[in-house]
Amino acid sequence: MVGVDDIDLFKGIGLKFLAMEQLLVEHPELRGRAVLVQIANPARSEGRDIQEVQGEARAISARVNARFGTPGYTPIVLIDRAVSVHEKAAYYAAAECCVVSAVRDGLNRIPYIYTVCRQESTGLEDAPKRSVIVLSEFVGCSPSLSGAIRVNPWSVESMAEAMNAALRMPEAEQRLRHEKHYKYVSTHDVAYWAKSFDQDLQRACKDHFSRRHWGIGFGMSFKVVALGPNFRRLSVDHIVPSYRKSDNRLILLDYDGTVMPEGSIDKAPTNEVISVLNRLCEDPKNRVFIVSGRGKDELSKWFAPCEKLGIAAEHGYFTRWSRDSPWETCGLAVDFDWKKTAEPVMRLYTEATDGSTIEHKESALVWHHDEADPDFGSCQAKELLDHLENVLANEPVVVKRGQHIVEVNPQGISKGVVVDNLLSSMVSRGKAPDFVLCIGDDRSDEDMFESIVCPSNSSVKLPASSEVFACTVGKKPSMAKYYLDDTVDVIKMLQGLANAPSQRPRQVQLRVSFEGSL
Ligand SMILES: O=P(O)(O)OC[C@H]1O[C@H](O[C@H]2O[C@H](CO)[C@@H](O)[C@H](O)[C@H]2O)[C@H](O)[C@@H](O)[C@@H]1O
Repeated sequence: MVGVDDIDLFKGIGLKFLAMEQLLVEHPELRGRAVLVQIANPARSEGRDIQEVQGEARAISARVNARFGTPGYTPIVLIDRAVSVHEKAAYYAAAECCVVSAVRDGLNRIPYIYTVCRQESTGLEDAPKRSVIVLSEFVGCSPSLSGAIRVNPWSVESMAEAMNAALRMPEAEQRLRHEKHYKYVSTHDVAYWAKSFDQDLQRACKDHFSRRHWGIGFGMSFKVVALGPNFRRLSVDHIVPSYRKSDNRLILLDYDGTVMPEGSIDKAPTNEVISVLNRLCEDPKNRVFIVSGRGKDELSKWFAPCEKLGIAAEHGYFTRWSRDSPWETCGLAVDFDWKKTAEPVMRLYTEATDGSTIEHKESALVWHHDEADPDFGSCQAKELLDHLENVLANEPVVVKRGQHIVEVNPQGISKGVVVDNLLSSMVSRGKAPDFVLCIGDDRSDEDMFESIVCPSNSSVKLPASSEVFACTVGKKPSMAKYYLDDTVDVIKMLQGLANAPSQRPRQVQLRVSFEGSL
C-alpha cells in the first residue's frame, strides 16, 4: 500500500499508521506480507505543530515496526525526505492500494495520480490496470471516485477493515473499480475544466448588458445585483384586473419571510394574517396554500382558525387541502438512514458554534444559526454545507442553505414538486387554474417559481390564457418576474385582492321607476 502526503496536521498520517497496526493485530496472516510505504513530503511550513506531526509519525511507525517487523520485513516504510517524481511514480505503480486518510483537505489529487500511474506504467512488464483506493470521506475528490472504499479516518477500526478489504479484493473487482476511476480522470482533464469554467462564465455574463444594476444592503453586506429588465414591483393595480377576470385561482404563499417577518420573536401568524387568509379562502374561486419548510404540527396549530386553507409542510413532504382533510404524505419511498451520518456532523458544528441548534423534522434535519454570532454563524454554515455535501454525496438527499439554516432534505421533495402536484391535481379535477399567484422570499421558493414560470420544466401544462404572477420578497436576483419589498407589502397586496370583487363587473342595469312620480 502507498500513501503520499505533505507533513501537516490535517493529513491523518498518525491515524493511517494506527490503522496499519490494527490491521496486523486483527489479521495475523498479513504479517510479513502487508507493507505500507508512506512518503511524507517535506513540510511547506515550519513550527511546533509540524514537528509534533513528524514526531508522532516516526514514533508510531517505530512502535509498529518493532512490534510486527522481522528481519527482512518492515510493515511501515516511512520515507520522510524529498522524493523525485520518478521515484514516486514507481511507488504508485507498484502499490496495490493507495490510502488517503486526511481529516480535512481540499481536492487532494493523490488518488488521481495513483490511478494514472497504475494505468500507464510502462516500466512494469504488464501494466497492472487495476487499483484500489481507500479514501477519507473528508477530502474533496471523494465524491468523484465512486469506486473508492470510503472511510471516516477518525475510526481506526474502519480504516483497518477498509485496508483489509482492499488487499483481499478479487482482481476482477479491482479492475472494474480502476476502469471507472481512470475513465473519470482521463476525461476530466485540464481542458475539460477550463471549458466548463468558460461556459459558466459565459452563462453568468449572458444578458449582462440588458440587465439593470442595483446596489443593495449596507456596510459589509452591501452588494451590487444585476436584475432582468422586466423585473418589477408587483402593484395591486396591475394584478387586480387579472384576478377579477379569473375563475379558478391558485394562491401559494411561503410562510417565514413572506407573511411572517424574519426577525419576529413570536413566530405565530398575526390576526391580520389569519384574517386576510380567511377572506381569500372564502371566495369559492380561490385555492389558497401555505407552502412552508416548517413542520406540520406547528403549522396546523397556528392555522387552526383557517378552515379552508391548504398547507404543504416540510417543503411538501406533507400536504393537506383544508383543515379537516387528512395529511397526505408525498408518494416517495424515503429512506432516512442518512440521518445517522448527518446528525453527528451537525452536532460537531453545534458544539463549536455557540447559539446554534439542531431541528429534527420528520423528513429533514436543520441546523439553525440565527442566534449565533452573525459572521461566525455564516462561516460555520458554509463549512457545514460543504462538509455535509461531502459525507452525504452518495445518499438520496439534498443539502441546502436557507435563512440562517442549513437543511438536509430527501431528494425529490421540494416546493417545486408541491406546485406540480397541486397543479396536476387541479387539472385532473377539471379546474385548471387560470390565475396563479406565488409569493416567497428564499431559495426554497425559487423552486416554486421555476415550476410556474418555466412550464417546460413542469410536467403540468397550464392553459395558455392563465395569468401567472411569481413574486419574490425583496429586490434580488430571482426566477420571479415581480417583487414586493417586505412582508408588510405582501399583506397589503393580499388585502388588495381580498377587497377586489371577485365577479366580473356586471353591466349596470338602469331601472327607472316612475312609481309615485306621476
Ligand atoms: O419555507 P419557510 O416557511 O420559509 O420555512 C423555512 C424554515 O422555517 C423555520 O426556520 C426559520 O425560523 C427559525 C425560527 O423559528 C429561524 O431559526 C430560521 O433562521 C428561519 O429560517 C423552520 O425552523 C425551518 O425548518 C424551515 O425550513
